[in-house]
Amino acid sequence: MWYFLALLHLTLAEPKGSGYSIFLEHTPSWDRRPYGYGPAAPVAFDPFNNNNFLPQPQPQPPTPDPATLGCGTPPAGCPKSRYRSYDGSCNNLGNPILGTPQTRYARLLPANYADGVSTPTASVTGKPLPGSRIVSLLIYPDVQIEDPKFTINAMQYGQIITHDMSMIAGSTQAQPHQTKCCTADGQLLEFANIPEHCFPIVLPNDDPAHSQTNAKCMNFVRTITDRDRNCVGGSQPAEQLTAVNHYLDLSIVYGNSDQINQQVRQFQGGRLRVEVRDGKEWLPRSTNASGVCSIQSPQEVCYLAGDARVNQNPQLTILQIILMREHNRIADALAKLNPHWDDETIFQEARRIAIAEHQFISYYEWLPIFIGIENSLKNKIIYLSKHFINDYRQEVDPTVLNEHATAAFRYFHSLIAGHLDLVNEHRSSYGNLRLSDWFNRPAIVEQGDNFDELTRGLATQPELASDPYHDSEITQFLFRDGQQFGSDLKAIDIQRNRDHGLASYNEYRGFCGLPRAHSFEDFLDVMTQDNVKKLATLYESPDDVDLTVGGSLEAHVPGTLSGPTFLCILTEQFYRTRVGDRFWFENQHNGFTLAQLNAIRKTSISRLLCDNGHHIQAMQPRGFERISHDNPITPCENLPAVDLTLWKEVPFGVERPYDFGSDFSDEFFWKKK
Ligand code: HEM
Repeated sequence: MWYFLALLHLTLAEPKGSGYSIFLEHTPSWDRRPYGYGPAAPVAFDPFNNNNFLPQPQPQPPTPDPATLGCGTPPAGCPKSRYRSYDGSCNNLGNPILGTPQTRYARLLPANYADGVSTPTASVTGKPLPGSRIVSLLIYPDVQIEDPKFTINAMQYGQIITHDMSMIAGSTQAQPHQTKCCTADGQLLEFANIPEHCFPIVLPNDDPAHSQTNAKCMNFVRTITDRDRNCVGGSQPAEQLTAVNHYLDLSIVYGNSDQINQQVRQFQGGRLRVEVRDGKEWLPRSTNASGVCSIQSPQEVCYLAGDARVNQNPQLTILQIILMREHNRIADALAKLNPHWDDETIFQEARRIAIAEHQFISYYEWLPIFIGIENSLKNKIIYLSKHFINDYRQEVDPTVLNEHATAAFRYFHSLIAGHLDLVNEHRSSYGNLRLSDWFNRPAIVEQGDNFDELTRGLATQPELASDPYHDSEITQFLFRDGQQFGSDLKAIDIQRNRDHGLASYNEYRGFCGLPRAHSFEDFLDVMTQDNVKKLATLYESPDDVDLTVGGSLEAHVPGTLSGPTFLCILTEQFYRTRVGDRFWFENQHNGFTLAQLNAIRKTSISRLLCDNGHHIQAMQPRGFERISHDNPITPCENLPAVDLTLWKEVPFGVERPYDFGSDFSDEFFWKKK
């Protein structure tokens, strides 16, 4: 608890002066191959060769070792199945617990805790780092610069990808935390009364928002680690746990466990559960509405989905509903095509198609915008191919990187727009919703024609540019729940970076191929003079700069939305997420025929919105991009669609897309004795 004591006494380290003058033009040597999985790639194997799969290494029953496995629960056995488990277990047959909920994040560089074990990072001088809120106020002001090319749909799908892959353990990331680290009127608690895991954000006296209410303290609760769960002991540095499975598998729709899956399923016709109101299908209601939503009356709707964060903001809820409806749309079509299929078969086949569509949209439509087409191709994250791509490698660890989830991917919080446009079919906007009025209040999406209008808004309204500027809806009013002010997402991101003890920005520069800085001036190779000046004012040493802060100030690598250091981390993550997934949709052994796979490759975010809105008539072909003469509004029926008739089961001997031989058998890859 030393860090809290220190906080009480000297949290807001005084900004110090700086002196530098040169801006160096330098092209960083960022474009190294991904790290951390053996010999440097490009790998010497042919992803189009199906023999990559065979023979499969003989899986052995795992020998659970808490010290290396983290805290998840190893499965009792791995049944031979062509379908994924909900919790991600048995995806990796060499280590079946890999990628399951309640396991650790991975790390590219060792942790940098102040005490070497678990206390939040401090300055190399031993003093506290500058207060997170002070850094947020100075570096991330609200300057509204719209992205010239991309829509808030791109931002919003990014949050879908995030929620699919990770969630820090011990928090819902939506509702205010149950643990209170401040008094009700925003003051710091007496040391003796501070609950365990508290690491409150101390507010400066001249805080432009919170000084108005005399608040001095913002709630912040530390992430649960393997040490908290007693999975490790001694002086092993703490590693944070994630509450969801690590794979990109639509667990936000289907749940991360058998138990949640049962709650979201209809168990009829292969469908997910819905509630019908006004002739439309909505997600089912949560049975704990007052616990998970900020509802103002017991009648106000609050949804249940595979992910606990479903109600967090209206546009996120819209995409969750769209994805649920897409599953049901596919299930209905499969049921019609194959009337002899039972509920389970329809459900799992529809799920497999929906996941494939999601992986395709994420990797082939979304990722090239964020990490660049060339970069994605060069690093074998996407392929220009009409074939199967058999690049699964059991030795690649799909675990989500702490650096990715806690710093690099959060950079895109800067894209969030504080007001959501309501857009009609002619693409004129006649109003908008203020984000902070609707955090955790999803009922707004059912009002009037809001569902379609918000959906069109997703694909029409520009996102904010990826830059250091952040909308005050998330830096002054986050989760304000009817109060005058709320929390600050950027201050939280910085505090979380320290809570997780991430190594410094300078360390990752070295790791990712930029020269290590010896002075603040050395950051000028990728930052503006103004930003370097701010850093030098805030931090004692260039070795103190938090990864989440330094990375967010870098000039972008051309063709991408991030600077070189974050790009290196994001590239590494998305390589692992793909190549470490045995059920990746392009793998031949995933069970699609080539015709089916190429049908999946016709899907698009725009078609998804068209097919699952209420009366949406038209969308531009590239729905993450703004409407333009090059990307014109097009009738929905003219947008390519997945031909589901290819899933009609045909008699053996003609073509054999389905071989249920092992699916429902008692065969196991291995089973606990
Ligand atoms: C309106 C939109 C969004 C809101 C309100 C929001 C809010 C939040 C909040 C409250 C957290 C938890 C912070 C903490 O306690 O540490 C979080 C975490 C995170 N956010 Fe966002 N976010 C939004 C959009 C996005 C987008 C667009 C991305 C990326 C493309 C993103 C990436 C992340 C990541 C990677 C995490 C950490 C996930 C983990 O727990 O492992 N978020 N966000």
